Amino acid sequence: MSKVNIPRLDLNTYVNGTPEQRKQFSDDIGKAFNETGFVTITNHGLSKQLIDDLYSQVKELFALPEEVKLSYEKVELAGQRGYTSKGKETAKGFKVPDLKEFWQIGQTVTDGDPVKDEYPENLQVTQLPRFNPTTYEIYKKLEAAGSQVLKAIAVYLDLPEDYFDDKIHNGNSILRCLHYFPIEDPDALPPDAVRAGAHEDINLITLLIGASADGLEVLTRDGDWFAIKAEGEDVVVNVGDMLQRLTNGKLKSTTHRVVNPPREMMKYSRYSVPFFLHPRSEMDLTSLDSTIDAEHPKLYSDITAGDYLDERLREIGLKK
Ligand SMILES: O=C(O)CCC(=O)C(=O)O
Ligand SMILES: [Fe+2]
Repeated sequence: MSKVNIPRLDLNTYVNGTPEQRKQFSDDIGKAFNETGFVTITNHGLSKQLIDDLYSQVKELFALPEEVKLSYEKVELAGQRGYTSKGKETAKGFKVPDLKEFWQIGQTVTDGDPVKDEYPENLQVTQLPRFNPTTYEIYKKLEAAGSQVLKAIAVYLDLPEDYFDDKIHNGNSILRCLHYFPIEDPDALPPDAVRAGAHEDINLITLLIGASADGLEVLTRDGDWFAIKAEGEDVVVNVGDMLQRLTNGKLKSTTHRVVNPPREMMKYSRYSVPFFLHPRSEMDLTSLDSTIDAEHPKLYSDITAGDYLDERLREIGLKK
């Protein structure tokens, strides 16, 4: 098995640490993002109670009758808010859709920022009065943790620590509640149907709350699949394509997937909740000059975050 560097880092050593501890955190996360593109973090500000409440709400949501869930699926929202039913999202380059259904929650703008007009309203789950307040709290806490991670990354890149702050303020981030549904008859599945086909995330960074079951794997540089195990309440953080573009490939948006469990486990659900941290749509993703030189020629065309997101949503079948 190839060696992969997925360190477990304590976010509090960055947020409240000594200058040496903060430097160490920046170095560690930068190095891991440069190699494997994944870390796990502790002390991220989400309590076990809040995470338990989240999962109980998410389970209740997907247990609602099919017709109730479908009433929250709005084609014009391209899956960006509310419900996306089974068979809708297909990983780029795959023919068979992923074995999942999901619910997405977007930004809530409360400070009069005109960017509010760019974002569709979140849908309220009227059947579950705790769903919206709980997921809102999770959204805000993951956004805050993500902004600290990006400060540490800015330092690693020799940028001002607050480089990302205005770019992610009221950003177009998405909290995705995922249900990999039970499969009663695995024989009836198309041979290449998987829970989540190999893909890279679109956004700057992703923060994933420990899933209810195994299955997440990353593709190592040697071409092997390596299982990611998050302990307890650990949050998995990985680089997305936007941060990879900005850094001309210095930080790696690593391919990952969610594999099907062994046959006898196919009848059980798996739940997970990734937070895709996006900037505002006007952010310029042009690679930083400091990341381009004779040894590292420019890899990507210049594009804004908004145009890039649009392009990617079309590729995965969510936007027509
Ligand atoms: O369910 C997981 O563990 C990962 C999901 C994922 O990679 C995604 O939705 O982009
Ligand atoms: Fe992903």
